[in-house]
Amino acid sequence: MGNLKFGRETIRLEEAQARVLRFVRRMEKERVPLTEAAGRRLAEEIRADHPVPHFRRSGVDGYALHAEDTAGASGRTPVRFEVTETIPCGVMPQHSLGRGQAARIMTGAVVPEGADAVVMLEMTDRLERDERTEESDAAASVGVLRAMMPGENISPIGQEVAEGETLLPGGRKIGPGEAAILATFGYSHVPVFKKPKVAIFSTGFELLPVEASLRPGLIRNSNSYMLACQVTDAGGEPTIMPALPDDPGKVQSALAEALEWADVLITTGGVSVGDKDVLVELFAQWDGELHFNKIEMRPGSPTSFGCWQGKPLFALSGNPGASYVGFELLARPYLRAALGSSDPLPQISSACLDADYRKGSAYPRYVRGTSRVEQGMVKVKPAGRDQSSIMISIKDADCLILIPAGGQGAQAGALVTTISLMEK
Ligand SMILES: Nc1nc2c(c(=O)[nH]1)N[C@H]1C(S)=C(S)[C@@H](COP(=O)(O)OP(=O)(O)OC[C@H]3O[C@@H](n4cnc5c(N)ncnc54)[C@H](O)[C@@H]3O)O[C@H]1N2
Ligand code: MOO
Repeated sequence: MGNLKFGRETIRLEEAQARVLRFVRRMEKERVPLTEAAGRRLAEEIRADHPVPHFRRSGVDGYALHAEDTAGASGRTPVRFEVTETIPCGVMPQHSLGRGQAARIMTGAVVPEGADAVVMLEMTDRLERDERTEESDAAASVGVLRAMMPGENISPIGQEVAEGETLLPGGRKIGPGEAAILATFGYSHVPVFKKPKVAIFSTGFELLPVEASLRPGLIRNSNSYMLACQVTDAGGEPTIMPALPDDPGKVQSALAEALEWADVLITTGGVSVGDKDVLVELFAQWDGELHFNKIEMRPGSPTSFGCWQGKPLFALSGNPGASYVGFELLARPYLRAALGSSDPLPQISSACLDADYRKGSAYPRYVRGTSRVEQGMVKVKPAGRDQSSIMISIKDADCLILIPAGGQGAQAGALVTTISLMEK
């Protein structure tokens, strides 16, 4: 890979993403209680082993009856039915209906044999009469005030889901709709991919622990906490590791130790051309494979990626903006793919740029953006100051705005490509 510090091979972001995805190791499966499955990704396809509903289900509170028997019914000429029974939810009907008979039925209850429609309570004279007890209903009659069509207010077997249908693909993230499906089909425990364990290392003599008081020239380590949030959001299990020392030998042994339990290593800082850029020094002496160390992008051009003992190492830039963007564009797709996603790259769309972006660049820029919808059009503008070293605007970003390479930047009103930062 040539001189590791200078003269690096610069590749396009798309090529870098393709190289990362080539080395994805799919996580193993585990079963977790459904109550703990939110946000996890399914390790198996889910198929319907029964239809939904699995019985003919009433859609309203009313009377089940034979539609043909209601011919000519109206407010002025009600048709009277003998009431056979009351069918609550969860209870099988006792009788099948004969002609001229109706059964009082609740929403969600089993429609009895012989019935092919349910008339709403409001379309009967039942409401107009004195309240009766359920027991007396059995001996009662009801007047129907409207003619019914066969099938009205009945959900047939399999209306919602046919038996054998594929409901959810493997890799699908479990949200409320997926949890409802899993519960419907009896998954008290759900097959999911194990969370990738991600060890997060910072580098740099200037870094203080969060709890330390500020001292001249020193700053608190914010990248590790930012990245831990990103890892959690992407479905991983982050561990913030002690800061790496300046000595490449010690860095190598700290990372090697983490490889024993971690699935993914992430470091921040130390990838540029400074005298103390320890990751660069590590790459010169380790027995892993470096797959790239320079990308045509800003921020994060020195972002590096390699594999060591088959496990990935993302060496992100130390600048907070570069670290954030590097994770989103490279490490998050890796984690998604390891968790079974068939579509791990971020979602691309387009929007109207709402403010001039006057800074040209030799490389495409991925600018932290804030979007809003105005008169049906998505508009985006930079979330704030956008230098790589700026941390404060990361909180306002909901997308990255792609400003193509060139001397001009982009003008307000231009159609720009945006990259979603939402976990899908
Ligand atoms: N002569 C050159 N200098 C630089 C170049 C270059 O090409 N030639 N590239 C610049 C670019 S672009 C970037 S990005 C940075 C990348 O530097 P490193 O990845 O080696 O990161 P550091 O030098 O260690 O730190 C950069 C910056 O970020 C702060 N930092 C680091 N870690 C943390 C952390 N955990 N939490 C908060 N802030 C952190 C650090 O204090 C520095 O200010 O290099 C440019 N220079
Ligand atoms: O490429 Mo540096 O990462 O601009 O910020």
